[in-house]
Amino acid sequence: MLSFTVSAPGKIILHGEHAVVYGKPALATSLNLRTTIHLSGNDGSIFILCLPSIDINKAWEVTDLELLYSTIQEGNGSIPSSPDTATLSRLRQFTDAEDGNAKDLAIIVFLYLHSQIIGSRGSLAALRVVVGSDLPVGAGLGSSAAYSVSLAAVLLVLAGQIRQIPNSWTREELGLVNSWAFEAERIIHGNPSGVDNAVSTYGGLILYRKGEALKPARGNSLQVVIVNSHVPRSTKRLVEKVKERLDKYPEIIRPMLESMEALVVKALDTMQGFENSDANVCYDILEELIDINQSQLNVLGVGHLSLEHICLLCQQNDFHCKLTGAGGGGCAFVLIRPDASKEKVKTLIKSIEEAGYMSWLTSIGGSGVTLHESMPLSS
Ligand SMILES: Nc1ncnc2c1ncn2[C@@H]1O[C@H](COP(=O)(O)OP(=O)(O)O)[C@@H](O)[C@H]1O
Ligand SMILES: C[C@@](O)(CCOP(=O)(O)O)CC(=O)O
Ligand SMILES: [Mg+2]
Repeated sequence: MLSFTVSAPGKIILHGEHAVVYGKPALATSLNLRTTIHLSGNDGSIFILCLPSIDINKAWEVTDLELLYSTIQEGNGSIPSSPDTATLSRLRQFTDAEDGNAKDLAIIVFLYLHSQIIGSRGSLAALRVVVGSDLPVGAGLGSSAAYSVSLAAVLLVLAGQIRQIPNSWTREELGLVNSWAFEAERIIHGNPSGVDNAVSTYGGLILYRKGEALKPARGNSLQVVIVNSHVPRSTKRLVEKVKERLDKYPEIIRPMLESMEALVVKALDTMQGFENSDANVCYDILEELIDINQSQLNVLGVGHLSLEHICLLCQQNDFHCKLTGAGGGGCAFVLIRPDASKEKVKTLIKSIEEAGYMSWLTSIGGSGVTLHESMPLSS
């Protein structure tokens, strides 16, 4: 039996959230905030799952899991698949999951990936799985994707589907992690675009469009302040809300999605044009695009008063800000121009924090899913 630690990053979507669900491109980047999963063998017959970020600790008899898995669809670790309805309802029943409780979905995701990747027939090893995270949960920074990606990776290593050599995963191995993570995101989000799990798997700045090969994007490394409104929300619910608005007013909302696509193209163009253009002009454009995108997202119905308040505080301090992720609360980011004085940034952060929000200054980018160590365990 071995012990593994895997981590995967959260993300911010610079532009294109929600529209990406409808086949439009999104520009997204990894963050230096990560979710880390440590998996090790456990003495005896108890299987332990610790999820401290959501206050959940579970201990199951291994034989109970074996019995459960014998009654659900059979898995194949090398072929990612979605749960059938009977499997989902069996897992819900086993975990006593309440309808609509997002936290319970983390346990269902764990059981689903474990049963499918490790195998749903035969005897199981007792394990201890501990999940730590720097990311706020349910706040738009892709905590669900970082959880799904690191979980898929740790289980695929255990199953021998991907190698346990740090920094060595091939594109193919990462592809398998990404595909399983997408299945997990489906359970949590309902109808994910796949952008969050892709950024968390591959890291860096990417241009993502559903169904197309991933395009790593070249761009100036930007500095941002992330602001957490602390207003809880669920991505699943907000994605459903946009769908409802699109179905109700297709002639109004469809052109908005087209306009959001054009904005992503312009933002990428601007970020890639820094070398040959006046940086001030580029930053002016990026700031305007942030303002426009924020208004577009309000039209989709995913704004929130707290987010408007944060944008206003930024405007009063001569900065530009938009929500990131699903919206409805959660986080926003503020673009920090390189010529902004430390004093000016300090004043901004002070006014945000005095208003009761949390903020942190960070540069974007950073590595995707990573295997940290693998050491033999005494059995
Ligand atoms: N560290 C974690 N441990 C366990 N579950 C997690 C963790 N991070 C995220 N999740 C799962 O993801 C859900 C939040 O996902 P979502 O609404 O998409 O918000 P986010 O914007 O943070 O991805 C949680 O309710 C939980 O089910
Ligand atoms: C709103 C959306 O574009 C991003 C959601 O991100 P998050 O779960 O709020 O971090 C949905 C998606 O792309 O699947
Ligand atoms: Mg999510």
